[in-house]
Amino acid sequence: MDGISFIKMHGLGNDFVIVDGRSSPVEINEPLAQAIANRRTGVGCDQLIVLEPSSAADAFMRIWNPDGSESGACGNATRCVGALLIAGKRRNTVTIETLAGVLTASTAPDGFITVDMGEPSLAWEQIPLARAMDTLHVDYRHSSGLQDPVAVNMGNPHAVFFVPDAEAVDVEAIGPAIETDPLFPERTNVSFVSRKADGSLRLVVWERGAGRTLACGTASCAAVVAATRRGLIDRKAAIWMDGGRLDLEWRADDNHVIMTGPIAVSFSGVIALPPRVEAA
Ligand SMILES: N[C@H](CCC[C@H](N)C(=O)O)C(=O)O
Repeated sequence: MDGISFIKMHGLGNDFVIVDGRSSPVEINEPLAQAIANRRTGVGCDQLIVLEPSSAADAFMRIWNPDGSESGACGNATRCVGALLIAGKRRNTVTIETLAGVLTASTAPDGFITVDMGEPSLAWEQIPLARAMDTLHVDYRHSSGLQDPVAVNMGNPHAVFFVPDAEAVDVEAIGPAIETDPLFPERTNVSFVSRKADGSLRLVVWERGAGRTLACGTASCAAVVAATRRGLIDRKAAIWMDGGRLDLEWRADDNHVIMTGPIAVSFSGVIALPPRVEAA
């Protein structure tokens, strides 16, 4: 039986099927990505991650959403892949190339992994938005009354709404309309953020091409950038999501966003491929 070997990992419940195609290429297309990510008939995951050879880093990481679309960035998966490469290369720091550039992952205390997610992109055409506007106050209002998000690109587009209580937002009802609004030509990930009494941030996320997830690394990066730009925090914050906490810093000296948090291995296996049926 032909099959594709994989390892299942997650970062705070944001889960991934990871396939290592560095030594022998693994051909993935949109329908196969959808099939693998399907939680009823496939292995099930928030993103399918395929490692490929890279001339610029220890590996190239290709990111597929369950709807078959590709993403330029995936923070929690970058931590998981970083842990795999660190173990495999017996180094404390590794590099991972993505569509959005080369990222660095390194070991942190308590078995956590730190990823340098690079610089945010803040200009309207970098998000991208459909027309010129100030990304600190995006000209958008949902029928629910939610409005005035901050737009940030971390290798993928994010719309960050600041609300009184992130846990009170009906994410499933509101997320899809914002994700697919024509203002976002490449669609967008959607975050709802509120400040907690201790100064940390509570984040609930509706992911582009994936829906509500337990955690989202790039959304956490976008939240710390957006909250700093709005004067709500001063570049550093703990971000609490449904699946747990990430520690974020938008460094002033080099403008890079640094994310630290846990990773976990769930299981490994083989994805069976349908038998080749030759037409009679
Ligand atoms: N879960 C990922 C984000 C996936 C982003 C993807 N939904 C898209 O941009 O299309 C993370 O930890 O950053």
